[in-house]
Amino acid sequence: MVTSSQGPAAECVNVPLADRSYRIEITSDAVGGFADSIIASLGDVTHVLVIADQAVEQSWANPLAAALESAERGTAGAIRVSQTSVASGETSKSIAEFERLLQWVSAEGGDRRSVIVAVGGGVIGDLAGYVAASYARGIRFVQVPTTLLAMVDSSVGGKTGINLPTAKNMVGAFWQPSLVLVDTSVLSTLPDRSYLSGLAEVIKYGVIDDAEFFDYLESHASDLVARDPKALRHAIARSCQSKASVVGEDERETSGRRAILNYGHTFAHAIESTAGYGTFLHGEAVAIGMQMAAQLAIDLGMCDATLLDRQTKLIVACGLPTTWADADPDAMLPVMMRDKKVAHGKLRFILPTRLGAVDLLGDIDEAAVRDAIVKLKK
Ligand SMILES: NC(=O)c1ccc[n+]([C@@H]2O[C@H](COP(=O)([O-])OP(=O)(O)OC[C@H]3O[C@@H](n4cnc5c(N)ncnc54)[C@H](O)[C@@H]3O)[C@@H](O)[C@H]2O)c1
Ligand SMILES: O=C(O)C(=O)C[C@@H](O)[C@H](O)[C@H](O)COP(=O)(O)O
Ligand SMILES: [Zn+2]
Repeated sequence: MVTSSQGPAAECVNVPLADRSYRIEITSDAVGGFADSIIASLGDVTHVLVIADQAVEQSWANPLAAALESAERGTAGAIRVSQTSVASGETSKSIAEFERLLQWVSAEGGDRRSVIVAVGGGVIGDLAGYVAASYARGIRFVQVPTTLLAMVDSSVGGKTGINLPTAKNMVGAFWQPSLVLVDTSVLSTLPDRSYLSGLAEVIKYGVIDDAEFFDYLESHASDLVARDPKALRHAIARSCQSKASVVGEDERETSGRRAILNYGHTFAHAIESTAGYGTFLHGEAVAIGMQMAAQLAIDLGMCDATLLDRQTKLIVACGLPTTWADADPDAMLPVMMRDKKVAHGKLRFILPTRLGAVDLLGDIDEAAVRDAIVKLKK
């Protein structure tokens, strides 16, 4: 069961995974206090390895590293802090960068008690998380998400990994963080395009799981675009609750329940890969991918056209793309065949039946998939 609580300092969402359960702490002015949260949760820590996106190194990673280094812990002693930065952007989710980081952890004397702290967006969380999953067969890590997308999605749930040139997230591991520390004030430095991209995954939760939340998003889209703190905290907490609940039911996507989080992603990953990593931000590709998936659902008679209409209006209101003029089914389909949901050589899709509910569908006619792509090629 997902529990949520609100204290003076932080709203907490629990990710319920038996002995791998952890807390998501959501605050608005606590980066300075993150060192205390890390020490309180991982009391025996003596060595922290901070892996930061270069764009947030000075603003957010350095102060956190300094606070950890200077923490007064009495007999527990000082914490040794190692720190490195990673070039911004999707192309850093590569085998080369993964290897560099492993060598760096080793050179810094990392051992099984060392803790990796990932400071950045989804790229850093996925990459650093996979380093944590792999080094010494797995060491602890903490997620400090600095993009909206990472706060509502990628920092939670333990999917870590890197890309192959032809397939997104094709190499990786399920490895849960020990703690997720969200401070919405770090979004003050996030450029608009990256910020809006995170709203795509927020909309996703409304479509797949929470029709009431979808209604809320429709009536608060302009507040969210304007980064209104109240709307933002609500959207982050609600998204984290949805994700925590789904992950708690199906941690490793074995029962099919977790696959709902992949709504729009079979198309989105093919868009990202065929356009060239970094051309579209992940959330932008997800926005277009959700449009293609909703179109496919309508064409298959699974849902009403009003769903696509409402989804389109909300995506537009959030400043995100709904179509892709260069969409090419001939290029996208071979990439889609490498989607991790493919079973026995057949594509499977998460398709909406109504707002707030989706089904996992296999054995879909390829012509219908091509049609849906072409209909969104505008
Ligand atoms: N593991 C999961 O469950 C999961 C879920 C969703 C997405 N993802 C992955 O997440 C990645 C996308 O994450 P993203 O959208 O956070 O992109 P990102 O990590 O590339 O960050 C977007 C941009 O914002 C910059 N940035 C980050 N924080 C900043 C800040 N506070 N101030 C200024 N600049 C900042 C980065 O340098 C980058 O240029 C994709 O690789 C996607 O596949 C993973
Ligand atoms: O957490 C999940 O499960 C998701 O599917 C969340 C997605 O938003 C995310 O983009 C994820 O990385 C996609 O995973 P993949 O298994 O399709 O590579
Ligand atoms: Zn995603």
